Amino acid sequence: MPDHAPVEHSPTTAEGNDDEPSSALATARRQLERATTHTDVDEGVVERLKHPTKLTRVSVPLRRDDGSLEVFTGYRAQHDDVRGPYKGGLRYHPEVDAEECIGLSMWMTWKCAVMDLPFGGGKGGVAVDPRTLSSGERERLTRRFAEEIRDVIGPKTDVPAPDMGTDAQTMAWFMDAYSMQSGETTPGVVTGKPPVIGGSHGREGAPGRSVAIVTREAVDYYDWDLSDVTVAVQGFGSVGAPAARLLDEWGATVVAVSDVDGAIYDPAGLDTNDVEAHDERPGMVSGYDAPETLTNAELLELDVDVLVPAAVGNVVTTENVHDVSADMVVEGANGPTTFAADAVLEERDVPVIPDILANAGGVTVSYFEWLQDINRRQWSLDRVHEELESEMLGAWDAVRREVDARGLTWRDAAYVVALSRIGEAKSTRGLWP
Ligand SMILES: NC(=O)C1=CN([C@@H]2O[C@H](COP(=O)(O)OP(=O)(O)OC[C@H]3O[C@@H](n4cnc5c(N)ncnc54)[C@H](OP(=O)(O)O)[C@@H]3O)[C@@H](O)[C@H]2O)C=CC1
Ligand SMILES: O=C(O)CCC(=O)C(=O)O
Repeated sequence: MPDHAPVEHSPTTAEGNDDEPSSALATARRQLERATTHTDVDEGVVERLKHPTKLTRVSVPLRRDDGSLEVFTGYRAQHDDVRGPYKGGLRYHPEVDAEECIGLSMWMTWKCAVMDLPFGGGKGGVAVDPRTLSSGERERLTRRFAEEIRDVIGPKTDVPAPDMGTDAQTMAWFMDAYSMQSGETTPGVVTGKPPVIGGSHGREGAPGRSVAIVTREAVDYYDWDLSDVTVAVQGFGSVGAPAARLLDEWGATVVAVSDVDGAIYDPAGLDTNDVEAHDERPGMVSGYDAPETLTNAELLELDVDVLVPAAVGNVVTTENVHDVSADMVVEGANGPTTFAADAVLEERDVPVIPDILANAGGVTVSYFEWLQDINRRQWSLDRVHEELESEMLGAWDAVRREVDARGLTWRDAAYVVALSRIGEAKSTRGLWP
């Protein structure tokens, strides 16, 4: 692996870019425009792919525990379904809005195509801080949201799943609310459910597992040795915790992890199994008794080999990219690197393994779950892990071939793989022009 040379704060083409896009939609559109210069996909198809097929916006009234009524706004963005039903998570977060859901749904379209899954892209959520809701309020909000969007979802049309702020229990309530109106149990309407009601073993840890698999492959690609590699992981939730623990298990040294309140740091390596994730015990990451504590901003600038931003979007920006000292970035979160920051990292030859490949294990095991629900037959955890490993290696190889053959960045290469599959599906179906 390269020596950690001091990071030079030299001007770059990206620096001074006043209109750095901050929304997921703006970033997704710029990434698409850039990647299409490397493909021969029809211009009209590209234009179409800049827009969602449909955006559903609903009001979600909630009776609070104290008897008051509050109305939240919920969304479901459906981007493209040429390859199969819309697929993607539901997010509960105060910053959820239409643009964010559309941008995230675009990334789902590419992610499913990179993985060669028979799905298109969707994403939705409710603009709410889930930490302010009691368990009963979460259940009532979820059931009402499911009813409000039931006309646009279904096992053959659009299949939601967990994302930030939602979990397997949320999916269980969602599935139950949908099934009650359908008059039959419909497990395939969502994925990421608890295994006892048709969920797949291994779905919860799957996005983190794929981050770890892809990190391992990237480390190998650059002829580094995983046992010499230091890693910092921002976010210790559904994606960050399993990624950190697997990399730790496979020999890497995980020196820092964080939650919303801050990071813990041990240059000798943390025992990641001893640190409890949010769903295990909230507050136990930043509250852990570690040699040093850092802010989340300081974690992003640590002199490590691999930085895994696995919390929220837009954390590596033109404001801090020059201080990012990692030799590689593996995107656990969706959209953690802004378009302009990406350009700076490219100029510095810091490989960025993109979200649409790295965290795709979640939707891949969601696909396994959807198959299990259709067949009413559950797979063992070993089978899920084996099949995920094989799907991730297949996608990694497809992207790597584009990197090797054409000298593209990992993100452009992943987009080229996705766009060529989507373009071919559109021309074969004859939907376009
Ligand atoms: N869940 C899934 O299946 C998938 C999720 N993703 C993406 O991964 C990312 C994380 O999602 P997920 O792991 O599900 O989310 P979770 O809610 O499970 O965990 C998020 C983690 O990030 C921390 N966090 C929240 N806000 C901030 C912040 N502003 N700065 C630093 N840390 C923060 C949380 O801290 P605290 O515990 O204190 O709240 C928590 O540790 C999102 O971008 C999501 O879209 C991608 C693929 C699949
Ligand atoms: O499992 C899924 O269907 C989608 C997960 C998701 O939202 C994501 O990969 O960003």
